[in-house]
Amino acid sequence: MNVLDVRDLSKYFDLHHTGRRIPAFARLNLALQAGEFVLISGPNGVGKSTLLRTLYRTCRPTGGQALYRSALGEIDLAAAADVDISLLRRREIGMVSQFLRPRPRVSALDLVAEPLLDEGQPDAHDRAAALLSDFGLKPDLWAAYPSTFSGGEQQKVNLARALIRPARLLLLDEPTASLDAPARSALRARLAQLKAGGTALLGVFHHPEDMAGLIDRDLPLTPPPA
Ligand SMILES: Nc1ncnc2c1ncn2[C@@H]1O[C@H](COP(=O)(O)OP(=O)(O)OP(=O)(O)O)[C@@H](O)[C@H]1O
Repeated sequence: MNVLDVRDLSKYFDLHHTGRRIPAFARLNLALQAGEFVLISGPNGVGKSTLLRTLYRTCRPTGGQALYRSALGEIDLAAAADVDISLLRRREIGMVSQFLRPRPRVSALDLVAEPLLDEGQPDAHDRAAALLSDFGLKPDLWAAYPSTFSGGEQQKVNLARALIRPARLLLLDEPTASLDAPARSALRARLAQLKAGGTALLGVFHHPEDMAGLIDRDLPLTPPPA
């Protein structure tokens, strides 16, 4: 059964100050099954990030449907109420971007453990420590505040936080940017584990060869008509 059925999904940005319409993608179709890993590819500016943001609903689509089969039933991500989207983000749909949003006076370990603490899981900190160790963040930094970390260190915290809980649908926007080789292979191992557990994955990768053997299909985007 498909986790996601995208039908004729389009996104145009209306620039009100110039009266221009910028196309991101148009009439896109995609079916994604549980445990499937689809790579979104294409040149710069073709709408890859916008597609992920539209599915995560940081962006509203201009038209079409994105039918997501949640544990609670089918919901159109293109039209769902914000409150339902928030619930899905907490429980089922994950998004990994290139940037961490550090919070003042929250340590790296607490930031990573938080999604499990919210669920009342008693081993949250142990699991957070294990994941930070897998991604190669030095233990000296676990109690420190990530706002002072390097780009690669912040990204390790970002990945650990986003991947600590299994999602049914995981959206990945260039998650390997700024990661060293050991962290890239730790990411690959974690994604393999999630895929084997049935997570559907859709992502954009700077170096898709890092994910060789895991990616099932390629979805090449082409520029839509202006
Ligand atoms: N908030 C916005 N307002 C107006 N135009 C936008 C906005 N966000 C993206 N765009 C435009 O939409 C198009 C697609 O952008 P997007 O970032 O999705 O491309 P991409 O394929 O991810 O590019 P890259 O490979 O460079 O990361 C671009 O022409 C971009 O300028």
